[in-house]
Amino acid sequence: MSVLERLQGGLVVSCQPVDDGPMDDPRIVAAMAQAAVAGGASGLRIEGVENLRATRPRVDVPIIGIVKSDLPDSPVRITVTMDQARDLIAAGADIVAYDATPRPRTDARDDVLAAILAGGAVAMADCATEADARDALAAGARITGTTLSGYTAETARDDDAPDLDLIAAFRRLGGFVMAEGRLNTPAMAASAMAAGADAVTVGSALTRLEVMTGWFARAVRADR
Ligand SMILES: CC(=O)N[C@H](C=O)[C@@H](O)[C@H](O)[C@H](O)COP(=O)(O)O
Repeated sequence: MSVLERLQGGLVVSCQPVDDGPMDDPRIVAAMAQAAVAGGASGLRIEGVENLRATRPRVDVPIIGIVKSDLPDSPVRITVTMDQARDLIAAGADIVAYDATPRPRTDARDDVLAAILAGGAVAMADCATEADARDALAAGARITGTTLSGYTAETARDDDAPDLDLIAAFRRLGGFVMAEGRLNTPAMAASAMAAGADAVTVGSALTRLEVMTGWFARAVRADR
């Protein structure tokens, strides 16, 4: 079965602990990944080459690899260089996700995509808009993700609702549609599938303990 067939209709768990928090350790990321697979995850999204190296030998499911950078003059963070893409593939990523918005960064967006394809991995375009997805599919990406909707100047929003309309728009474009971003409950994940997603990625609600705890702590305090 191909990587996309293995992800079709399934859940991808993004194992990204809070940066520099107590869970931010490759052994813990690998353990989270194993636990996610034990719970039924069809795939994983892993940030960072060290985390990927720790996780890859422990699981058999497809892994989407990313590297997040903090560039001095750009808000673009997700797999911004060709070298990062090559390192992720060398560490065992089946799929590499990259920032597919047109925002300026060090290496050109399509050069990063070309490095992913040259390395034999599937390219996942982390998009903010329908135009991003259309460009990415034309350039050779096979997965379009709604990952960056709500996180660019053009798409910034006040609420924390998922972008179901963008999922539906991606469905109409074709390609493999990954719903990702603020899908914080099982009901929302199901809504994403109903809107046309091929698979759903969930991160914060499953693997950022500080974030989840904050939701509950605020709810409890608000009730008093
Ligand atoms: C915008 C951005 O940088 N998104 C990142 C991409 O890898 C992660 O911080 C998210 O956790 C991931 O997309 C999953 O989304 P959510 O945590 O909402 O389930």
